[in-house]
Amino acid sequence: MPPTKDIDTAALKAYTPIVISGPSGTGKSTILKRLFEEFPDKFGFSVSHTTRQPRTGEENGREYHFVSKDDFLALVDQKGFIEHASFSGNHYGTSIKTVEEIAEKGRICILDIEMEGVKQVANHPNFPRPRFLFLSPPSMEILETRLRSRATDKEEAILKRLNQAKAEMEFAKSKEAPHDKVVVNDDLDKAYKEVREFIVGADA
Ligand SMILES: Nc1ncnc2c1ncn2[C@@H]1O[C@H](COP(=O)(O)OP(=O)(O)OP(=O)(O)O)[C@@H](O)[C@H]1O
Repeated sequence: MPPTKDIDTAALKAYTPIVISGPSGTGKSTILKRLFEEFPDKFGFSVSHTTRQPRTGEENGREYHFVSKDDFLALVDQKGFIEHASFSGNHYGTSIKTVEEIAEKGRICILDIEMEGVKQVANHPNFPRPRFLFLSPPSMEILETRLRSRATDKEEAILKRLNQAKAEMEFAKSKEAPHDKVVVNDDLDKAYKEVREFIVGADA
């Protein structure tokens, strides 16, 4: 097995990555879109690796790095991922190289990942600790309303997301949670202001 290259800790400490998590439908994409529009040169969004097939309109390197199962597993062996998991028969992961390259360009890498990935990043043996932000819905009822009004999912998928949301919320309240900041997305402008302040500071 080829040796894993040293992690560029200097760049990652100068441009500390931000891990944003929270139940599906909480508003992560909405808030990040606004942040990237306000600061077009400051951030890089971490593009994950996946073994799933590209969907129509998806481009390799933009939505995902599309790789074969063998290549994915080889990268796992080389300890090339900060976090990885399987969902419905496909592998997904964030490679160390992807995150490093963003920091080396002088940008703050934003990782939008789910609970199991957050745990892996927080417990990674040699990856420098990122900053962790949890975006919470005001309540489970409001989350359900948002998921339904987004109208992108079928009933079964909505119920699955709500179940997963419960687990995410319980984890966020537990002692094990690594979050440095919890923002409740009740009023979008208020939540954006808090997220912005956590990420770029009050003076930006
Ligand atoms: N503060 C808010 N008040 C009302 N609606 C909101 C608020 N924030 C986001 N929404 C709406 O909630 C829905 C879900 O938001 P979004 O798609 O950004 O969630 P997400 O956390 O990125 O979900 P996923 O993880 O599934 O991508 C969207 O329709 C969005 O417009």
